[in-house]
Amino acid sequence: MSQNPMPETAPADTRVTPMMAQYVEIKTANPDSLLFYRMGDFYELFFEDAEIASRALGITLTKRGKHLGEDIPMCGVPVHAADDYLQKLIALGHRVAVCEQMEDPAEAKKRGSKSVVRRDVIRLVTPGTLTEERLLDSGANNFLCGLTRLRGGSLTGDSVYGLAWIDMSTGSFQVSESDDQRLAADLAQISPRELILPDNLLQENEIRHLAQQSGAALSPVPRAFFDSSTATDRLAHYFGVKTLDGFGTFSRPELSAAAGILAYIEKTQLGERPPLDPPVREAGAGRMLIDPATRANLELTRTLGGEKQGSLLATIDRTVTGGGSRLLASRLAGPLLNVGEINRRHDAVEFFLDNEIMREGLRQTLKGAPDMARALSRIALQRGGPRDILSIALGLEAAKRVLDQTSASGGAIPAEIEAARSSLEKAPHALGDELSRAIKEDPPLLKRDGGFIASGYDANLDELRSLRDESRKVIAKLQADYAEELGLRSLKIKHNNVLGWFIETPSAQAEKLTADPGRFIHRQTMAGAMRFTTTELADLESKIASAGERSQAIEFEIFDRLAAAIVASGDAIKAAAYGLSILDVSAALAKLAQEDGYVRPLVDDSRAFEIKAARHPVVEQALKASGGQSFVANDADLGPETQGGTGRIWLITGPNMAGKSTFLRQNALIAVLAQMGAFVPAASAHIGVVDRLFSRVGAADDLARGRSTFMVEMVETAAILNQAGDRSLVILDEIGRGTATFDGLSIAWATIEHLHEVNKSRALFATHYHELTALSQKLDRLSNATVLVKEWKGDVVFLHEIVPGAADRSYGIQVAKLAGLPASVVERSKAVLSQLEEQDRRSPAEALIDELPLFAAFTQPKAQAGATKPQGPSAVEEALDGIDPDDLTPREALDALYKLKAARKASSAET
Ligand SMILES: Nc1ncnc2c1ncn2[C@@H]1O[C@H](COP(=O)(O)OP(=O)(O)OP(=O)(O)O)[C@@H](O)[C@H]1O
Repeated sequence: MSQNPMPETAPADTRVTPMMAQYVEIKTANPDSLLFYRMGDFYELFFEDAEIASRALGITLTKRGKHLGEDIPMCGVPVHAADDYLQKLIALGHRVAVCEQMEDPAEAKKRGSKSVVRRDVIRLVTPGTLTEERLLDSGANNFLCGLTRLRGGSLTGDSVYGLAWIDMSTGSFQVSESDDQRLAADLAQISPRELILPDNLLQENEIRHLAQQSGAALSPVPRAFFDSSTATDRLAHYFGVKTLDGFGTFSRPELSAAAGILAYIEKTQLGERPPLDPPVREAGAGRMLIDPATRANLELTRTLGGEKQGSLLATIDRTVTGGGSRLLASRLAGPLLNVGEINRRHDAVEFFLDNEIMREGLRQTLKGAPDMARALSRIALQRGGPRDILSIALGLEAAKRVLDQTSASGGAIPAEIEAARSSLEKAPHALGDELSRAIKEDPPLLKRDGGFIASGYDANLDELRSLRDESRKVIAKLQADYAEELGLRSLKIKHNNVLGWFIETPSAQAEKLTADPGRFIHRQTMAGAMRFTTTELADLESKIASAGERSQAIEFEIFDRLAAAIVASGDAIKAAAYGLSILDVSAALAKLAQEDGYVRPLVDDSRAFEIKAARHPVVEQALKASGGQSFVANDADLGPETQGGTGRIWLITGPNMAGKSTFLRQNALIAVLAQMGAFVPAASAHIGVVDRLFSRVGAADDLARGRSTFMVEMVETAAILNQAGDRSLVILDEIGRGTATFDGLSIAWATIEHLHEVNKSRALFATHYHELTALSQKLDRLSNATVLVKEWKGDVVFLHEIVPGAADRSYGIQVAKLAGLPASVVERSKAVLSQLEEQDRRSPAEALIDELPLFAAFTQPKAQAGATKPQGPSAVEEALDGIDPDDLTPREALDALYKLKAARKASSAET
């Protein structure tokens, strides 16, 4: 780092240098961040930070002097490339404190040769508080999420969670409540980049696991951040309002989470307040509940391998803007339950399907439209540059064009599109016109580079610029005059940052100038050249310099004025940006429907699930891309045979590789697509709203939590059997395969019975236990289905067609043969199989069906409960209701416990 033009020099002794003292002080105040300590053209990192960063970034670790007698490890990144390094560190989950020089080193020198340049941390960069274009993924939201928990008032200890999440790059701000059961699903839906939570909460095993599972960088903060007693005031203060009533009503956990996240933002932005929308209550209950395991299994936004490519999102994404892509992802993450809202979205897609010319024109315009929401956020945070202003200008221009393009000729415009258009109409178009006039076409990235205001916008600026251009001409003329006068054709007038303007002539010909020192003042002698100035040249120079300074001041002034005007119209700009995103998503889903043959599903409040000729969107596209065989469409009907009844279960048996998993998944994906407001890959679809989607497909062990594959499978199955209801859709693939055959079969058997008798959900169950097909004789809503295969010369041919009935064999050995198992192993397997089959023929497992009283387990407890349940609350319940734990002293609490025990004894004696 020898290029460093810093006044400080490396210390040679064991004293703490003033610079190191300053470093240590700043680092101590920011212990959990890597400190980027500005030194001239570099950000330097010292001590452990240097070791971490050099490893993470692959940059050389060096030493800089000594601290308390020890070498100081150091590494540095050049300021101009700092963004790239920041991006890497943030991606690895680090936080960075950026510490700048707050004065010119020359100023510090004036205070004495030992004095240190004043420095201060101007920003904490954390994964969830990024706003820079280069550090963000344009198609994904970057959520910072706050999580807090308030204990419920009851003795049962039920707790309520508050969630608040903000995308600082766009200003969106949502809050919701959650509970133990849905917390994991809610976090998975938000998919935060950074999660802040009280440090004591993070110490709890279950919460820590959930937090880690969310994939977010974890930022524990003191409990006080989430203090619920002052939360309302802190929110009101942030938004500069007296009361939050205008924003709606919020619960205590929601307020606490919102206040916690704002406290964190104020801390990391060091007082700058990003422009946030007022918090919106996201009714968690209004979304389809999809737990993290289901989300991962169905590969909604990422594949199991963590890739975007190959996920449902990547397959259906035809949006052309960053905002549209983010909106599509968030709709996919939270499918709706409200039939009216779902239909509103379908109407918009249908409209663009019917109006292809309009749609394509619109998409063309949107393609060129910049990301207004993110540019606005940067401008409001004082991190914006001329290009951000241009983005707003171009975005507003696009909004105007879109308005023209979507004005319907004739037919009515659906409500969703009308609302988007109305936000475009209300956009500050006059401001947009002014911005377009003000900013040059291809402005520099940074304001400090200047030269971004278009000519013709400001008369004073134009005048100063022409003076500057004029001066250049005058200098050229002066050079020609001197050259002519002195007869030196090689004489040049040049400029550099140290000398400013100067006359340069080869040393060999400098005599003519040195001979007249009163006129040609010597400035510098170089190898082979000499430099001079004259009063004339110096005058001209100061004129040029002051014109430059003045024009820069005017440009900055204009920039600040325009930026302030943009911020003042921030809400309208944000609304317009959102309007463009809605149009982009609707048009993109219409384009998808047209290209891939998707249809509008009928979604209502029934319990129907009738899909005709359905395809798996991702597998279908992959098959198409590979140019191989085409996808075989299949029907599914899980609806009740009578309206108002409960859903059916399909038990699907069939050979390996036949397409069972694909069929299961495609039906789940179609439910998600339909309820997020998209069309679906089928010939027709009728779906009664699915409130919870559960899928147990495939398995992965969770070694970090000490759970084997089978344990994970059972935990997930338990969650389904405990939570699924009659509006849920359940997909179970090969339950029980991870253990001994009979254990597995028994678990699968009992699981189906429970689903049928207790959960009453619509369900698809794929299995290799053919014995289970016998259950259809006893369970009236269970039907058997199988996947057709043909046998040809001892091999299997997969037809991928689902038909009623049961499979008789798994063809596992044939599939193993296809996979290249050694011939000897294949032959031996066949021999073992025929032995086993012979045994089974003598004592088939199907016989169980006649021997087991199937429903006993489910019907009995219910009947008993009905018989013994007293009318009204029991004595124990009444005693419980009378207790407020917050009011009790420990002594009173103990007394209360004795009373409860006594009441319980009395009631059991009665019965
Ligand atoms: N309907 C279909 N049309 C065309 N190809 C299909 C269809 N369904 C599945 N396939 C192809 O067959 C392959 C195997 O499908 P899938 O994994 O669903 O089989 P499976 O019956 O679940 O197998 P296993 O019992 O071994 O888990 C898929 O990768 C896909 O390429």
